[in-house]
Amino acid sequence: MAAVGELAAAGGDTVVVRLPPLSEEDPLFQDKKRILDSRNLSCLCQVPISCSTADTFKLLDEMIEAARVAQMDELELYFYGDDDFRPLSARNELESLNLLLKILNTLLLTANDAAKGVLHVLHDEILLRLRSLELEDNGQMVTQTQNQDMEDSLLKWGEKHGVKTKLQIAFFEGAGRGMVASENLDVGDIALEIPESAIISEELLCQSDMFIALKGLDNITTETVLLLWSINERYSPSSNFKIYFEALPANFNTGLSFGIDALAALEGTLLFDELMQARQHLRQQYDELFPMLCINFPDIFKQDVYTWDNFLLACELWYSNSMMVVLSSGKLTTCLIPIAGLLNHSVSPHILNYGQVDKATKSLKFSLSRPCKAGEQCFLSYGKHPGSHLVTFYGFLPRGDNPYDVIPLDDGGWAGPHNTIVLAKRILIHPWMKKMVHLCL
Ligand SMILES: C[S@@+](CC[C@H](N)C(=O)[O-])C[C@H]1O[C@@H](n2cnc3c(N)ncnc32)[C@H](O)[C@@H]1O
Repeated sequence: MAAVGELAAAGGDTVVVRLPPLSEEDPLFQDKKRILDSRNLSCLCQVPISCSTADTFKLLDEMIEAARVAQMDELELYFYGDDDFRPLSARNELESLNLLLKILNTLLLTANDAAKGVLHVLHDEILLRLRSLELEDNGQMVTQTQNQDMEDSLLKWGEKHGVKTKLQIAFFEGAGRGMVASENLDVGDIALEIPESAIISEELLCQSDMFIALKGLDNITTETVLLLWSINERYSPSSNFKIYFEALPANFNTGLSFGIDALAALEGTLLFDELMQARQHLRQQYDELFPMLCINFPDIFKQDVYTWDNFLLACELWYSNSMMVVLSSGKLTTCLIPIAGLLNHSVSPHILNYGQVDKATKSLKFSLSRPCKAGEQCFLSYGKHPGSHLVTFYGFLPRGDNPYDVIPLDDGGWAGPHNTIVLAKRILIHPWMKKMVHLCL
């Protein structure tokens, strides 16, 4: 949602803080409008420049309340109660406070001295609230790193290619590598900046033999070509991204490659069905492409490289490590991003908004939506995923209550962490998955 700020002089003594208006295209438009109306809230708040601090804070509470409603997603709306005046979720709260902060920063750029006073009060209070959010998700750091040489090479490679970072690589119990802040980082600080030229995206493909060979074929999407290209690159000694590929884990251990024992233990659960469907889909896709491509293009697709195991490994790499990014060309595309790919996920992340290459600097910036102290793990949001999706495509369950762990009900609604309806009879849950659903039981 783009931030909209406006410094309007209503008789010269008022500043207007304007949230982006609700979009009528939003499927939740009517519900959000109804909630705003019923609470006497508006996306537009007029703050008298002579307002007392206490009154300014009251208006700020209303702005935050309106921002929470405006930023609400379908699940937050479903579990929303008429007497709810609390943060709806860690993500919603971070989004709401950061949206207001962005609007106030824009207003401050053009404000006159009289207006600056009240704007600073609002701005500083939001920063204070962001700094005091108690959102713990500290993985236990085991060592600085396990494979120092490999990670050092990756960071040096990054430096050579223009990567700027205030993060270091460390190893965490149960999560592999992650990144920790090397200094105290505050809201708005850029923790990591990756030049567009260091991003692996379909734009690299255009000149490749593989792209040219497959261009005329129907039924092969650019994303599939990129996945196939990455299989070759991973094993090619002359790849420009050799160090990146070498630094990847040997196995991703996502649900897609769970062994027989793990699958047997999950039999009867919804997760088992999701895993089996995803694996079958990938196997079918592989069988449609191979051995056909090896026969038709033997110089490009070597049989010993394009095995089912390597194909599955590449799928796991793309599922667990890729990010959607809008490139400077304006194209939204799936990318692998060296070094940024080391950031682990949290339901209360430090980095929320990172999906757009800055056209001026031609770089992708990862700025903080909440502070991260030196030595703390810095988390990213991989998106609003339930546990089953995270296990299937990433191979882990996040710490803390995941608000996206919900189960569909027959009436079209959901049961989840905010709702204590008993659902045990609807799903057979293996003890291993207890964490995902314990709040529903
Ligand atoms: C983008 S990579 C992050 C870097 C990865 N930890 C590594 O060592 O290369 C995503 C993978 O990290 C792990 N991961 C990410 N967030 C996690 C979390 N909160 N808890 C446990 N594992 C996590 C999962 O294995 C996931 O598939």
